[in-house]
Amino acid sequence: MVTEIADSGAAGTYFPSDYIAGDPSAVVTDDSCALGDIPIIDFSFLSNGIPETRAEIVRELGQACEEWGFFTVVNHGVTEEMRAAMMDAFVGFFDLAAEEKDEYLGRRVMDPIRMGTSFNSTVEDAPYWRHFLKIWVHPLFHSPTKPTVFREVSEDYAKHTRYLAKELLKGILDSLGLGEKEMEEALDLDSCSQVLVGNIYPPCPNPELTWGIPSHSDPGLLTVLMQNETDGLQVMHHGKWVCVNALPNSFLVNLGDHMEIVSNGRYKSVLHRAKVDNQNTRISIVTAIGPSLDTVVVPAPSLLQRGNHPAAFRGIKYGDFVEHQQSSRLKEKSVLDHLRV
Ligand SMILES: O=C(O)CCC(=O)C(=O)O
Ligand SMILES: [Fe+2]
Repeated sequence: MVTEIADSGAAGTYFPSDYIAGDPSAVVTDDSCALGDIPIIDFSFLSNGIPETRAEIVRELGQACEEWGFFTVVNHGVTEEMRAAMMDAFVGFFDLAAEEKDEYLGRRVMDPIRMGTSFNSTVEDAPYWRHFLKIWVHPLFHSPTKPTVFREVSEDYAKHTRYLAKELLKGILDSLGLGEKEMEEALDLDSCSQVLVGNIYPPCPNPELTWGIPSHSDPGLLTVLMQNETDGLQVMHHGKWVCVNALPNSFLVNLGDHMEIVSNGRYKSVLHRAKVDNQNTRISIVTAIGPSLDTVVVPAPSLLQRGNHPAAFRGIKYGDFVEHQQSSRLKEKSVLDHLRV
């Protein structure tokens, strides 16, 4: 069972039972997190081919991106069965005996399959309460060999969530007034990169002393998240942390740093973090879409021309951005901040 992870150190590293946060910013000092009125996007209206309803959803998407950088997606077309199968496959992986999965432990940050504890334990004073398995699934598809169902399930799940994310991205770029040609030139979505991450946050005896994952933004364009029944995600909204209670069978979507770059700062990546629970194991499955690793994303030229705005960001190869983010301590928007002009 995954709940045994805290005791067994099943992902390869033991958590200290007398956990003391080595990073003072890890301590949960402000837990007064309100429940937010998070925008809800009905995906079926974006993809049903009726221009009027699509235009309405594009407007709603634009508003959600401008106001929150975060929204819930319902009627997304990914079946309950597929979601459950993906959840089971990750749990099956974490439940493997150490010798069946430890080959993925402690690999280099850009390796196609990497398992670990915390975020990047080589640069942290104290671990965050999280085990993860991170897999690059597009343009090249990778999968652990065990459990045997993992390959088929993850290929299917990656394909469906990639379609969902790309359609949402097109809607979002549409809301900025970018035409299809400019979108293609800017982001080359056919060769987009996609990672699939399974996060397991075992019950923590002192949830006030650490985070599952601390405040950060994601590097890519768009992140699509599903979770088990245990909430814990918080997002920053107008300077305050908001607790996210996920609707059943929904996806939670957040904008990443490269959306902030391509939109020249109009749609900001959202800071988020995950709390741990002292009773329940939380599982989240994240799939993040970015440009291809060779692409250098810059603010869209038509946005600069239209508003006569100077570019707010320099470009950098996406692969270099991700490598830098994964090799550093996870701290808010520190990597994106380097690119501000
Ligand atoms: O588990 C969560 O809710 C958030 C995970 C996350 O932010 C990430 O993997 O980047
Ligand atoms: Fe994240």
